[in-house]
This record gives sequence, structure tokens and C-alpha cells, in this order.
Amino acid sequence: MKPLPRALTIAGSDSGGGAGIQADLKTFGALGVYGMSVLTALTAQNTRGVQAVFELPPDFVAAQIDSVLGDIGADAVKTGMLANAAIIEVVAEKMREYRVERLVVDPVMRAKSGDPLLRPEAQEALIRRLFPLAMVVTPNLHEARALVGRELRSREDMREAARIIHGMGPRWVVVKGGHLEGDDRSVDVVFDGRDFYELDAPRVDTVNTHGTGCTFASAIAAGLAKGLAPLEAIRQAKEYLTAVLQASRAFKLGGGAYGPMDHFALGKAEAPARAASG
Ligand SMILES: Nc1ncnc2c1ncn2[C@@H]1O[C@H](COP(=O)(O)OP(=O)(O)O)[C@@H](O)[C@H]1O
Ligand SMILES: Cc1ncc(COP(=O)(O)O)c(N)n1
Repeated sequence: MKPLPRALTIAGSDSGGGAGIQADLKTFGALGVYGMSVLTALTAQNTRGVQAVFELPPDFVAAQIDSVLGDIGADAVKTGMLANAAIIEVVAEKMREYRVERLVVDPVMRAKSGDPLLRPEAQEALIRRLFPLAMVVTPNLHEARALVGRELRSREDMREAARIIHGMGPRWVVVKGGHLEGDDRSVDVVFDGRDFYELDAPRVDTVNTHGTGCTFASAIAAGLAKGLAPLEAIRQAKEYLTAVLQASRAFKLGGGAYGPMDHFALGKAEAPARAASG
């Protein structure tokens, strides 16, 4: 029997279903990977923002990792919202204990609404404890700015940031350009310590971008779980994300500024057009 690729997400819950654990599990499912989840925090969240956060005890995060990796195992692991330094410490320790090699670290700091998802003092732990264990880290422009401590306004700035972040330990860095202003392309800069690559996709005109970062990092983990090389996993993740963004334009959920995507929209993309024409 063919083995089913297994992927684990260690992240926060988004009650609105657009980002966090929910986006990660939808992505794993859409990409044909068996998904598992370890929760770090619960958020009361919707399209308008984050109304409340409940951080889980670090010991309970450790217990969940032991349950999953001690029995089922994972071909790749992705981390998202880690909330605080104590949880980061525990996650790093467990990644070492279980010798997790294909680790994607999405250094989540804030929700699209601007609400904080990581305590500011925990950034140091993220860099020191988790980055050296990561195969891929995926900061967005704001996170890259916070990590390197300077403004990033151009592709050249993104390259420089990728170089500095690579020096913090991960083998691959993807600086996501989703927030770069005045660009009609959505270009991400990839660096492996030697070469730069640019992932260029059209910028999709949509308000449904809540959860793009989570989806992208989970799709990379799904590719790695299937045995793809990192660059190929990153390229395929970008293609999947762009296609889902395009296919998710037609609907609007909630009253906030950023709506969620429909991870399973790809197969349904033609349906509204057919209905409209006939
Ligand atoms: N409107 C858009 N059209 C196409 N791609 C986008 C758009 N917004 C974000 N992306 C892509 O989504 C991924 C996540 O990027 P970003 O939104 O910057 O991250 P985050 O959700 O962590 O803030 C990147 O590959 C980025 O280029
Ligand atoms: C629980 C949780 N985790 C992560 C994000 C970031 O979302 P995005 O993918 O838009 O950066 C979020 N809003 N909520």
C-alpha cells in the first residue's frame, strides 16, 4: 500500500476558519496530505479582527506533540502562531527530540487586522531556538522588517533581508512580497544561502487574503511531506495559493476588511460562470 504523506501543523486556532490551524488543515486536505494539529493558543477571531486570545500551557503543547509524533509521526511539520517564548522553547525542544528535518517556520507575529499573535519579547526565542532548526522560514514583509530591524521598500531590500535572516540559521528563506505597495505582481524572494530565486505571480485583486501566509507555509509543508525538494515545494505552494486566491474572488464572508479563502474552490471555479451564462 502506498504510504499517505503526513503533515503536522503546530499553530493557533482561528475560530473564523480563515487562518491558523483551520487554514493549515484545509490546505493539507486539498493537497492530498494527512493533516494533524497541535494547538498553541485559541483565538476568538473573525474577519473583523482578533477579539480574544487564550494561550495554552506549554506542557500541554508538549503533550500534544508527544501524542502525535510518538505514535503517528510526520513527514513534515509547520509552525504558525506560537504566542510566547515558553511555547517556542517547548516546540524547539520537541523538534530536536523527534529529529524533525522538514520543518517550515512561519514566523507569525500579527493577524492581517494588526492584532498581535506573538508577544514582542518572544521574537528573540523564535530566532535563537527555532530558526536554526528550520528547513524553510516564510516571513512576510512586516515580519522580515521586525527580524532585521529596518524598513523594506523594494525587491533589493527583500533580498538583503533574506540574506540576513538566512544568517539566523534556516536553510531556505522566503520573504513574501504580498504587502509590497505599488506592485501589480506578487513577488516572493527565495534564498538558500547561495542563490536568489524570485517567485512571480500576478497580484489577485481580492479582499479574501486572510490566511494567505498560513496557507502558503502549509502548502510548502505538504510538498515537503510528499518528498519534493524545498525549491519545488515552495514553487508549487505559490502556484496553489495564487490559484486559490483567484478562485476565491467570487464570495464575501463576514463584515471585516479581509475575508477568508475557499481552499477547495479550485474544482468549483467554473460553476458560478456556468450558472450565470445559462
Ligand atoms: N493579492 C494577492 N495576490 C496574489 N498573491 C498574494 C496576494 N496577497 C498575498 N499574496 C501571496 O500570498 C503569500 C502570503 O503572503 P503575505 O500575504 O505577504 O503573507 P501573510 O499572510 O503572512 O501576511 C505570498 O506568496 C504572497 O506573495
Ligand atoms: C490563529 C492565527 N494564526 C495565524 C494568523 C495569521 O494569518 P495570515 O495567514 O493571514 O498571516 C491568524 N490571523 N490567526
